[in-house]
Amino acid sequence: MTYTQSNLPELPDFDLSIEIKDLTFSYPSRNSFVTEDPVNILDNLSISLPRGARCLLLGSNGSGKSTLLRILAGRHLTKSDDMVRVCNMNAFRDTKLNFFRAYLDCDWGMRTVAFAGGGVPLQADVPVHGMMTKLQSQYPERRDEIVDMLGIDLNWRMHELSDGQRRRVQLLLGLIRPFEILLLDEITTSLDVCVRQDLLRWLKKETDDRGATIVYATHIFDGLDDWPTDIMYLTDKGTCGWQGKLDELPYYQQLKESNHPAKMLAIADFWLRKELDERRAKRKMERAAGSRAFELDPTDRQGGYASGRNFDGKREPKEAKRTGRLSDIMGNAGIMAKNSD
Ligand SMILES: Nc1ncnc2c1ncn2[C@@H]1O[C@H](COP(=O)(O)OP(=O)(O)OP(=O)(O)O)[C@@H](O)[C@H]1O
Repeated sequence: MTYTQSNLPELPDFDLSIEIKDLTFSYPSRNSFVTEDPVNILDNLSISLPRGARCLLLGSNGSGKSTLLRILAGRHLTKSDDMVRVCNMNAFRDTKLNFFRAYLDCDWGMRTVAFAGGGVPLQADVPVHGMMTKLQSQYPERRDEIVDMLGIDLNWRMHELSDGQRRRVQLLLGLIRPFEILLLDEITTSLDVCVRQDLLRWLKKETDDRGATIVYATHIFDGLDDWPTDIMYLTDKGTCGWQGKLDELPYYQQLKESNHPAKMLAIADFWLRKELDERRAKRKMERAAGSRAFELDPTDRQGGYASGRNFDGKREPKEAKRTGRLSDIMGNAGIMAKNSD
């Protein structure tokens, strides 16, 4: 069946735009081969977000924000089915959700090109008005509104654009269809200040006027103090550090009372610095306890300078196991095989 604007699939009733129950997620490639135990990126995560919320997703590098957004966008299958629901539909299996869900990340228009590398911008000589033409013709007024808001020239040709202009085109194409839920993964990085502010204002209007829901993962908090209604904080262990209405966060109230000039930055700094200090203290303790990972000794050929020439072979096989980098392990592969249990 071909869907047009007038016969879009029906949206089920829902109060919660996002509902996640006890979600634990790990990447298959991070399991058994590289490490013995699966590395859980998200750990027992339960969160919910009401319809019409503007939610900032905070967390340190590698805490799993993009992973969570990709799961919500239906890009990753989770082990236990139906624990991730978006607009009361299964985030992975319900394909009609794609008519109501928009997901924008920094990978758009990037390709891996042999001999050139990954993340190479698409170099097609195509004008903006010639891209996704059906969608553009379905929502002409909305298209013109976004073109105006983002300062786009429809005659721009993709192979001639700067990073910021390319990002604007991505936003145009991603926002044309009126969404119920919008998932943004750090997409404002290359936008100039005016365009970024206009975009944030326009997104606020989308939630206020149409009741759409937005989740926005970012590390840039300029101009965001009065933007979110909700906050979601992912810890570096993949658990939920805090989630709820921004007004219910006691630290936010304190900052508001003291008229702090950068409240969101202060909140993020408070949470993430605590994690950073804990990680540093843990590393220090490990070093003090003499963890082998920090003290490879090149003289006994454990450091990978030669393939085990001074290896006496008398030590216990367990001791013979390498703890260094992959190159250390590979360099001594023969000796290891001989002495392995
Ligand atoms: N395709 C993948 N395969 C294996 N591991 C992955 C994959 N993608 C991400 N990871 C790992 O998952 C963890 C979380 O990554 P993710 O990109 O979700 O973090 P993030 O919070 O978005 O980080 P950042 O703030 O740096 O963008 C990281 O340790 C990363 O190495």
